[in-house]
Amino acid sequence: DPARDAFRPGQFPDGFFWSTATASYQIEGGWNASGKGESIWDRFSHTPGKVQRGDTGDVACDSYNKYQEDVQLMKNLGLRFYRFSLSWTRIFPDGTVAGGVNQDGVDYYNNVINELIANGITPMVTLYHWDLPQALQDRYGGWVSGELVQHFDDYATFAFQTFGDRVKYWITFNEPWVVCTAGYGSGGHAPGIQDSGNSTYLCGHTIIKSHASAWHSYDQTFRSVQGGQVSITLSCGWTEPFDPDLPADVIAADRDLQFQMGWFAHPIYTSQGDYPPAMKDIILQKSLAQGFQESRLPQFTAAEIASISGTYDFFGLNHYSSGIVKDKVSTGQDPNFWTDQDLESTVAPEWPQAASSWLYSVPWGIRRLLRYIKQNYNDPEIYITENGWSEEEADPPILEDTGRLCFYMGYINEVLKAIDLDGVNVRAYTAWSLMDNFEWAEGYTERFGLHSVDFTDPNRPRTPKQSVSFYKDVIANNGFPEGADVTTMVRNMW
Ligand SMILES: O=S(=O)(O)CCCN1CCN(CCO[C@@H]2O[C@H](CO)[C@@H](O)[C@H](O)[C@H]2O)CC1
Repeated sequence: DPARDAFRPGQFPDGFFWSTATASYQIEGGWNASGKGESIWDRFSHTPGKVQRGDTGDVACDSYNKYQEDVQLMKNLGLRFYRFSLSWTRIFPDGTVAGGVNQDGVDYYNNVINELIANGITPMVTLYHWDLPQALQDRYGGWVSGELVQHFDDYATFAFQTFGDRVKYWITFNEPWVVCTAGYGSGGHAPGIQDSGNSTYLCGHTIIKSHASAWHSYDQTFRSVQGGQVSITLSCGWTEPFDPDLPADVIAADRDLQFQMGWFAHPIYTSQGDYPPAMKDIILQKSLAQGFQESRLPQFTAAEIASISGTYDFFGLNHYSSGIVKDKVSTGQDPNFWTDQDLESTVAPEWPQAASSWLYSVPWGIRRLLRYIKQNYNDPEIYITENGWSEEEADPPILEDTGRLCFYMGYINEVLKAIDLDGVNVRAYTAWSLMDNFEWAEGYTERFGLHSVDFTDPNRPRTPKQSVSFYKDVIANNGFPEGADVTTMVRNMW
């Protein structure tokens, strides 16, 4: 639909936040520096065969030592907002308050926050971006245990207390979907548990309760004094039905969104609360058919449902790609998160694919997803907390990253349409990522950065790619004003 995809000149609302994002394990290094405890990603990346080429985050971008340089990169971009995460074990080495706090870790994050603020950049802090203390995995089995709720709340409360005078935007968890399905399902992410369909759901159950507990702690103890906001960041790809005239496919497409996003959004962002009905129904049906006495999806009590509903101040969204879904009944006898969904996913042949196998450029998907969130989750303020593109590692590195430039041009323009044409309340856009970093099980073989990082050089030099000047223009113009040369650029490219 050419009209749908047409480039639309225009500016974003005043005060719109332009941002970039990173995460502790992916950029910091200093994996065992000055008292930091071991995380499950330290353990996982040190385990042979888990990460491509045996890459680790031991040094990564060395932001533990080079955070001032990072801030200068943001300043050169004209950024006023930056999202990063705290390493739980750099603050509490064994994950518990009783185990003692590591003052060096507290000092490091105070330095980062102060450096940002001194340069006019507002920090957004993620408490959990996948690097669980290994001690909590060893002692309790990690997120499958409800014991972690209190430990997470203690950690969050300490962070609010220590940094909350300067940090006003908090994310409790980054992408619980990935934590549960990859960490405790496929085993493709730390801690590498392969128990799809059981531990996957137990993990989500604990994370939702932990999020709510931390939100209530902030709401009761800190909000009146600090005046900040606390929420969660959910990942979701947009989904189209394979045959839009086939009800079963249309229902399957929504079921896909429930298993991706509704799993966490329905309990937190709807007044009804609890897991989405479509998820509860099908997992119960599958569980009984497999001989279980009850559903493999844990149940919240009525009190928990009420306590979890409404635990948000905004909607944090990570969006990258889209998919096409067909209804497909699975009769698998083994508990499995994927066969629980009775669907199969595919993509359109014309969609450009990034270096990351799961990532395709489908700009109009973000507009439809934003509209869906507005309609289904109480029209929240939406902070896009990640959106980005990857190219493969190369020698010499790819600096003319036209793929990224096209991706950002298309997606940012669709966000503008969602705001201007669909009335979606989007407050921020965040490019993932400020610089190339440790891309989890793919190590450094996939590059998401606006800046290239040379991981063979001990100084980890950062070099701007072509898309830096593009993103800098978008920020300076607060969008795409009519006649800006970026419009010409796009017309030529598109
Ligand atoms: O097949 S397994 O189950 O064994 C592992 C599947 C893992 N994928 C990894 C990429 N992730 C995209 C969102 O991941 C996000 O986007 C960025 C780019 O990936 C990451 O760098 C960020 O840290 C993360 O927030 C979706 C899940």
